[in-house]
Amino acid sequence: MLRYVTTNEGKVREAEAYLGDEVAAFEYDYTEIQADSLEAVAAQGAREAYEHVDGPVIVDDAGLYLEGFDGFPGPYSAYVENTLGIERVGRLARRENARRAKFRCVIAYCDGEPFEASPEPVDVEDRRGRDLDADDRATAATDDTVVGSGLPVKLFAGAVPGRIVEPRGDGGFGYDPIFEHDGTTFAEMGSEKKNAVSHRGRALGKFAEWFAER
Ligand SMILES: O=P(O)(O)OP(=O)(O)OP(=O)(O)OC[C@H]1O[C@@H](n2cnc3c(O)ncnc32)[C@H](O)[C@@H]1O
Repeated sequence: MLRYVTTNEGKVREAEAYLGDEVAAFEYDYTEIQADSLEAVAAQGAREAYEHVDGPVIVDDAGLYLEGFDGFPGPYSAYVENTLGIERVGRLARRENARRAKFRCVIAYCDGEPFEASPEPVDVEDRRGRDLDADDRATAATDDTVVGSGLPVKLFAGAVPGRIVEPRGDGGFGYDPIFEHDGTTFAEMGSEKKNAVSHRGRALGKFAEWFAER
């Protein structure tokens, strides 16, 4: 049985659409290392979760990247949500006219086994998302195996562009009320609509396709 390891119920609600009968949500608070990339955090989390669960796992690390703030808060999004709060982040971005943003999500899969060798080593550093236009390229480069230190991990990334607005909507979770995509905030969409365009939906879609073909 594959386990989707998270403490975040909002993520589980969204992921359910992609997780068939072979996947179950599993609540475990793996250590989030301090790193400048979601890839590094997710890979390390997947290794630890795999050891804890003693079976195949995926973990999901996500963050909000403000283009005008050089990708802040990025991998530190949870810390910033818990300290500043999303309303102040939103006010700061609007006041500084730094509204362009994106969400990124990295899914890391680990089952303790090696994968087919990757054609090129993956650089897991410096994915702060400064250049939204380069995002597809960065995402393509991310969809790979990180061997790094420890157990091999397979990564799947997704990103979605948007802009920061005054909070609207009461669905979703986290930064959703201040993140607008195509005129609608993520908190104004149901899970289904959000999944169709979101960072998590894209990453999980890629994972599900790969997993089904294994
Ligand atoms: O690590 P787990 O246990 O999965 O749960 P978490 O809530 O700590 O998850 P992350 O580290 O991935 O989340 C980083 C921050 O980004 C926020 N976040 C993640 N995905 C989001 C989404 O789809 N919409 C809005 N905010 C999101 C979330 O609320 C956190 O403040």
